[in-house]
Amino acid sequence: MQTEKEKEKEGDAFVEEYVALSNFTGSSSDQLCFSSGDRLLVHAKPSPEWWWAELHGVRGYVPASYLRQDAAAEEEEDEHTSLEDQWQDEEYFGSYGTLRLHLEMLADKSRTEAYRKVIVSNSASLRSKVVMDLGCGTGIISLFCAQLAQPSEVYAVEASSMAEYTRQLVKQNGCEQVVTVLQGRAEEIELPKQVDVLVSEWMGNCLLFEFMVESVLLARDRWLKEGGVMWPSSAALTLVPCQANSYYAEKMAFWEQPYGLDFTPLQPLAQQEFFTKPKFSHVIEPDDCLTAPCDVLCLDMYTLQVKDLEEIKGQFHFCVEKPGVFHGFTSWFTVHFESLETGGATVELNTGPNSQPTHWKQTLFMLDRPVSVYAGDSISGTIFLRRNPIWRRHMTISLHWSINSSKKETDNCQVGTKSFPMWR
Ligand SMILES: N=C(N)NC/C=C/[C@H]1O[C@@H](n2cnc3c(N)ncnc32)[C@H](O)[C@@H]1O
Repeated sequence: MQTEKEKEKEGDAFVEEYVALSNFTGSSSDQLCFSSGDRLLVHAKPSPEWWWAELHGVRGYVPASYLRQDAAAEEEEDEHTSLEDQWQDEEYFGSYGTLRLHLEMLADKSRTEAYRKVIVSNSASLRSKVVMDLGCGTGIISLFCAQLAQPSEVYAVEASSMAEYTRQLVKQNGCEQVVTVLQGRAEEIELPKQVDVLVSEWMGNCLLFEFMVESVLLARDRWLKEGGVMWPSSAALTLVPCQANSYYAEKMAFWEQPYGLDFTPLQPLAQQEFFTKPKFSHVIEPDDCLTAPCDVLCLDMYTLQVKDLEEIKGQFHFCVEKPGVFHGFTSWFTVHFESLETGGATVELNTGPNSQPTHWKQTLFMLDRPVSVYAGDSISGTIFLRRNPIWRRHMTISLHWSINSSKKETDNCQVGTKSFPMWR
């Protein structure tokens, strides 16, 4: 019977010990399940995301983002990666202390007008209500509330140093009787009272990036009255298989014959450099859509729990309507604001290609190899959004798909899978 050491020496030139940072339940038989704290032997790293590892003599694939180097490195890391760092709050709130991002959000008419429309269409019901504006930034939503309706109080909560300027803007616009600016993290500040309405503009790339939504859920559980209203009330992530001819030409086809020379040996590099992470701020033309889009995730802001954010799964089934090249998937999101009056009109903010453009635009996930598809083909599969167990504002989006050809004679069913870090 070989000892572990002999097996290691004989079987593997390469074995590294890692510690699991959180639980993982595999979604296929070749994946290894493990619990936080388990010590795994990593035998190979076939890809940046999935490693070949062993636990209690059983081997399988494990997600690399769930593992931390062995004890020594772990100790060294723990000194530096406190929970605080894992939220990267210094960098995050630092970036919101400057005007760049606030200007981008305020200049986004579609986004900002949607929030104004919510306040205007609920102005009567907002009378004498108590409102919390979570992550108010320059306070635009709070100023809309004070200017376009008559709430009794608005608590404008802002963690970055922008808060001191927000106070000046509230005063400058004569709203200091109604709007109180509180500087601090929503999870930590104390409000004088519970609120009737919790409004926030928290949506990031692919809806969840930045995971500011966690702060909104914690504030909901702590400050929203029974029967209070969440704005947005619900959120949906939409996906569509698409062509991306110009992006593909620009980043991949380019190497075929630049200046008459053959640069194709650089194409694997190009794939690694340009197609490994999602492309944000992508503008998809309606014609690029190969099928009708499909909502793959629907979040109810009243029932969503923080623990649900660790891994969210969605299914999709697309019917190809016209022949084309399947370069990848494009995603966007839509949020809804229910009316304060029962039966009142819901307001929608849609960041998709058939709506007014927003600063989010859309997000493109490029496949490693484009596939020709034909009318009648179907593309079905699963999307996973897995939160990064270490970097808490980041996630990995994994797509698993199969293409079923409509042509009877070729029963070829092409399957594919790819994971995209956003961004760690
Ligand atoms: N990504 C989109 N759409 N919006 C980002 C909007 C972020 C704004 O909300 C603030 N913020 C984010 N999280 C918190 C929190 N937990 N407590 C207080 N303020 C917070 C940031 O400093 C920005 O000013």
